[in-house]
Amino acid sequence: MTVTVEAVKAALSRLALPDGNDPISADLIRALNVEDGVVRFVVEAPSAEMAKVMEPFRAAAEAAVRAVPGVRQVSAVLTAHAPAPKAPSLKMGGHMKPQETRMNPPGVKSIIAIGSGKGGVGKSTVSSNLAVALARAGKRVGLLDADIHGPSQPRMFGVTKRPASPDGKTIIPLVAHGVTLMSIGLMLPEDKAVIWRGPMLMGALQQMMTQVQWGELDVLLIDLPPGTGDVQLTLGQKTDLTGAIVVSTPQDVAMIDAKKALDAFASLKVPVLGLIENMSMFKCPDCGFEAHIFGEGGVQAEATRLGLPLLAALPIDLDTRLGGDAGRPVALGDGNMAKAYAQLADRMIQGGVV
Ligand SMILES: Nc1ncnc2c1ncn2[C@@H]1O[C@H](COP(=O)(O)OP(=O)(O)OP(=O)(O)O)[C@@H](O)[C@H]1O
Repeated sequence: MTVTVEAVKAALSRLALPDGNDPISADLIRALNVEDGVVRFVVEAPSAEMAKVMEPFRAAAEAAVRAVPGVRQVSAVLTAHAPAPKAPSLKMGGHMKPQETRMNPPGVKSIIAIGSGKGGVGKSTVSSNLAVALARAGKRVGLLDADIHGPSQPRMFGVTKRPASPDGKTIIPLVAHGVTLMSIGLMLPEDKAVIWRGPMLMGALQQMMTQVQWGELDVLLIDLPPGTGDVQLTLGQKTDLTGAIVVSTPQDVAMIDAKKALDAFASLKVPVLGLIENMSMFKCPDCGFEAHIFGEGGVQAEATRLGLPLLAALPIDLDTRLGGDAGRPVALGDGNMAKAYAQLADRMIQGGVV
């Protein structure tokens, strides 16, 4: 039985809040997502104080949705309608300022967005390593971690310092491994889940693009959140993107989502520069046997179908994972993966996009 958003909303609207209202009309339910019987949503408490006493309500909401026929799994997260998190005397988030709706950072020659349909396919890993490889090739590289809900670049670059803001307006980015780096994750405690509403998120993105002192850059890479949400839409509409790269694993489910990301870029008229297949296979370090753990050929087939280049096929590699966790991207070294990323960087430079 197919579960619909309406059925879930109807179940939630039968719950009563202490003031007699129901959570749907009181607008407490956010980010409601229903997919194959799996329901996820956020209960947004009006204040941090209220959030402390709303756990029983969250549990009741979860139970009510679990009782909807066809629901297999429910996950409800309780969050407070947080005030805009404070950067060093800077107010992050907030609505976009209409007078400044273009978001092109001055002094940046090329802006390339790196997206994926599905989470966890290695988009951030590819972005960090490509940034390092381009920097090693002599390019002036910036990397913006726009994955506001799951920023990982600070960890991948081993930076924990907060960016300074001497005048409370501009933000001085950090530099790590030759890359100028900015992430919303650098402005917030690492363990803080950021659940922002669309307009606040867009305000933060605008600040990241226009208030960060990126300086003169040959290329700014943007590590997008997975999927096709507000960030992609805003960047596609308000930034002159040179192009986008889509990362996918060969797995069918990843490729199905990657196609959606490709469609979204097409409808935003953002040129797709190519696809990158990550975790394409695993080569046994002892016997050399190649196992296609996530399947084979799917990304290449899609690239061919769309007439796009497959820019790289990167294997599952232990050093890649260890380097990411240790804050030293594998592209800094001189092993096979560093060579693969150097080739990718070179291909982009030869192609004239950087
Ligand atoms: N080629 C690879 N070989 C081994 N491990 C990898 C590889 N690529 C990525 N990983 C590991 O997979 C995990 C997920 O990667 P990553 O965070 O880059 O994915 P993502 O698509 O950016 O995810 P998110 O949706 O959270 O943004 C990380 O632990 C990373 O180190």
